[in-house]
Amino acid sequence: MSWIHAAEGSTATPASIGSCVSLSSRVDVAEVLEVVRGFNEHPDVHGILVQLPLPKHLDEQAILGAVSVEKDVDGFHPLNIGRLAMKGREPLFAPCTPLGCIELLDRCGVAIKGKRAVVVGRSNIVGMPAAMLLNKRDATVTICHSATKDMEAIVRQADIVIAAAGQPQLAAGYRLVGDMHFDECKTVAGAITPVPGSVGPMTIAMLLRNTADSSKRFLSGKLQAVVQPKKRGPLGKSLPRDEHLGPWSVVAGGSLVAGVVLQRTFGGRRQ
Ligand SMILES: Nc1nc(=O)c2c([nH]1)NC[C@@H]1CN(c3ccc(C(=O)N[C@@H](CCC(=O)O)C(=O)O)cc3)C=[N+]21
Repeated sequence: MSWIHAAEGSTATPASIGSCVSLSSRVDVAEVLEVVRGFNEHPDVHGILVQLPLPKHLDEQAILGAVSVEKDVDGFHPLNIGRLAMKGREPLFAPCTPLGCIELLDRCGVAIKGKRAVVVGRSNIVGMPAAMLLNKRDATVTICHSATKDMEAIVRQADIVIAAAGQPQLAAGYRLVGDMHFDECKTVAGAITPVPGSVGPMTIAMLLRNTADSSKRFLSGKLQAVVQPKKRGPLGKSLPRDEHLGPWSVVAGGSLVAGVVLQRTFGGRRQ
């Protein structure tokens, strides 16, 4: 069972909260964009997640950028990431795994403000947004990666470490980092999360929270529908089409609480 099926199963009424669309790994980008567009425009859909990684031939940037900002429950749309990075701006959604890490810190009573936080890894889905979230919470953040020199010394100074290297060996040999060295880490850490049973399930919980928040926003009417003009105005005519923000409009309203998951399967058929 993949994690996304766990996410589906963790809802009280799975049928009403989410549906999973599996596409063949051989689909072309146009077909994926068409499916995304359908969900963008569907008034009963309030959350869309494109499961990563995508097959290599698909343009991840184009596909993630095509998800409606207002339904981007993964927080991967460049506008949401951009707002996460900027002072005085708030994204509509932040990525779920970093949110789960912050939630764990909060619920365990670990203060973040003013603390030295080290994030190991700078992936778009965990490391980078985790660093941005910690920064928003007023931690002093250092990002370590494959070219970092003397990572051990940096990690030793940290009050909070988020290990998201992707490659376990990057953290090998260091104390405090990496779920791989749980037994070693727990002797020096004040608190540490185990695998399985912590960040993973919290990722799913945050996905559901983002989706619920999105629904509330849609159903309360707080969201301003971003309507794309059907005809291109004077400015539109002078710009290439790609310069328009968000290729598809969002239709606000609807009554169902719904999230949608796009998933790739190898050799699978569109359902
Ligand atoms: N657009 C997108 N967003 C994601 O958030 C995303 C994704 N794509 N692609 C795949 C990764 C992976 N991921 C997991 C989430 C929860 C568990 C989880 O709950 N794991 C359990 C069980 C682990 C086990 O099976 O032993 C645990 O950690 O306790 C795992 C993996 C989300 N991802």
